[in-house]
Amino acid sequence: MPNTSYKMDLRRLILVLTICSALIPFANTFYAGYLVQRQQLIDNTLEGHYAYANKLARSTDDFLQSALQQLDYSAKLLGPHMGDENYLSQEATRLRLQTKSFNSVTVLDHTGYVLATSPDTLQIKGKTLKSANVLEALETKKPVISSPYLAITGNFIIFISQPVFAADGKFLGVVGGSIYLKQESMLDTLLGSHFYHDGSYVYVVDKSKQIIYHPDGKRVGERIQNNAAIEQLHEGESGHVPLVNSRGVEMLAGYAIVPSTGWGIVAQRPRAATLAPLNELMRSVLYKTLPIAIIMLLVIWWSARRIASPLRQLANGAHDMDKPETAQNIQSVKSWYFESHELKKAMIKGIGLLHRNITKLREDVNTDPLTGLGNRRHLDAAIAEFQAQSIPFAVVALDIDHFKRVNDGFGHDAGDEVLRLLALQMREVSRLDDVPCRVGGEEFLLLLPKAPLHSAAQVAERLRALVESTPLPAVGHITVSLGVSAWPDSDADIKTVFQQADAMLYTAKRGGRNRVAIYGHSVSPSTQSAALI
Ligand SMILES: Nc1nc2c(ncn2[C@@H]2O[C@H](COP(=O)(O)OP(=O)(O)OP(=O)(O)O)[C@@H](O)[C@H]2O)c(=O)[nH]1
Repeated sequence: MPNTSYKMDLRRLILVLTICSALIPFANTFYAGYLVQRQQLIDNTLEGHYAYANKLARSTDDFLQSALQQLDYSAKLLGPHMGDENYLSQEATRLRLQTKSFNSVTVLDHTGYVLATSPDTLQIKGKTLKSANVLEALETKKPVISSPYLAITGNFIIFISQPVFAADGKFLGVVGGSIYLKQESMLDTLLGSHFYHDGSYVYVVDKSKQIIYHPDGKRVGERIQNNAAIEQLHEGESGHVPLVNSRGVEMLAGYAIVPSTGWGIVAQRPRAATLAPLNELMRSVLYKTLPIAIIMLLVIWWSARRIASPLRQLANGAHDMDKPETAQNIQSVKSWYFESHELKKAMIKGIGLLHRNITKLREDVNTDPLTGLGNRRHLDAAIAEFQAQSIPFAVVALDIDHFKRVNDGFGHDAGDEVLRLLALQMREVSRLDDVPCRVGGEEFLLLLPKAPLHSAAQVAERLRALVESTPLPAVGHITVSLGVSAWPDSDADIKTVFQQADAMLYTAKRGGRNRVAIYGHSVSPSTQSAALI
């Protein structure tokens, strides 16, 4: 099992890296593209609306100049006929219908008395007009374009007038055309025809910030406050600005001044309407690029997994280095690129070394270093295994006779050599399954699995005879005494069986040494063990 103390394993790391490497750049590019395009769209709209407001300001100015010229032409015609009511009425009608610049035309004498109107329905003929704007025209005796005002007719109007003079230069009155601000007028033709259906519109304010034209007729006459574009117009500036209008709607506005009147023309469009196509475009880009992004994501994820796969398998192997099957598992890892191949090679080498060391350590722990036979730990393990598997076994306990003399007479090293040779002889007489052990200084035990007592006695005798008959270099002949018992033949208790073997060894020693004593058989001190079997 992988180590769970780490918060992130390779799979999660791959997932996170895949998302980071594929999605973040994609999202970043997408978002950056969106921002750039949005800014571009806003800038273009502002510029466009500014240019548009400018154009309309010029057109409006042209219209007003042309209206003044039309009135001037009429004024010149009217001069000699101011007393001819019929003529005045016909000229007023001609002016209104032919030019289509005005909603109504009025001819006044020098006191403001209405001499003629067109249309006749105005019903102000014969009345004297006293509004400030009319008085201004009469007093200045000059061409006038009035501020918007509520006329006697009940209409909210702009009055454009020219003075009428007699041939001798005497001021006779004025001829004026009215533009009705709350009804369809020339301004609609001029400004309203450019009304966009995408939310763009144009409105016009006079110098006092009062609306004189608006596509929503109800707003004409309203005074505008807290509007960045209007404030700038009031300062005499033209330009463009993003603003929030009086209804709380974000707008992109361009504005320009009509030079002859100081009116301000504002062309604007809701910011949301401007950006709507971009949002739609980005959505469409997203839908179109998303499949490729997903494919990219999967390819990166798949590649990352392929790259990580050998590493993950090697990491799992590293975790179970001590298990015997690990070497084979690591061998089967498909290390398809250089680094993983090198890692795999190093791990296989390391595991080989580790297993050899472990085996060596296990052997060392269970082996007597002098003779290479099993030690007491090895003996205990073998007994436990026999007992667990209910394998009967015989015990041969043996001890070199008068070994002290060997040591004393030939030195300790010679004694060691005797011990090593005896170990070899023990191996010689035993089978592969037998367990020869050195359990003390010169005390040895030989376990014979599945061997009945009499077979063990034969092996013991063979060993005794082999030792006795084999002269050792420098030392000469030595002999051994042996005691034999068997489990569970001799006793059901294993500990007792070993004590019996020891007791038999003691009996053999007491009986004169160089003999085998078998548990349950009497031995005479003078009799050779061979005779006992
Ligand atoms: N060279 C050597 N001698 C050892 C080793 N372990 C024990 N001995 C010696 O073995 C001898 C055992 O002597 P004793 O127990 O008196 O018995 P013995 O001389 O063999 O006489 P019996 O057993 O009565 O026949 C001692 O001299 C120990 O020093 C060892 O590892 N190497």
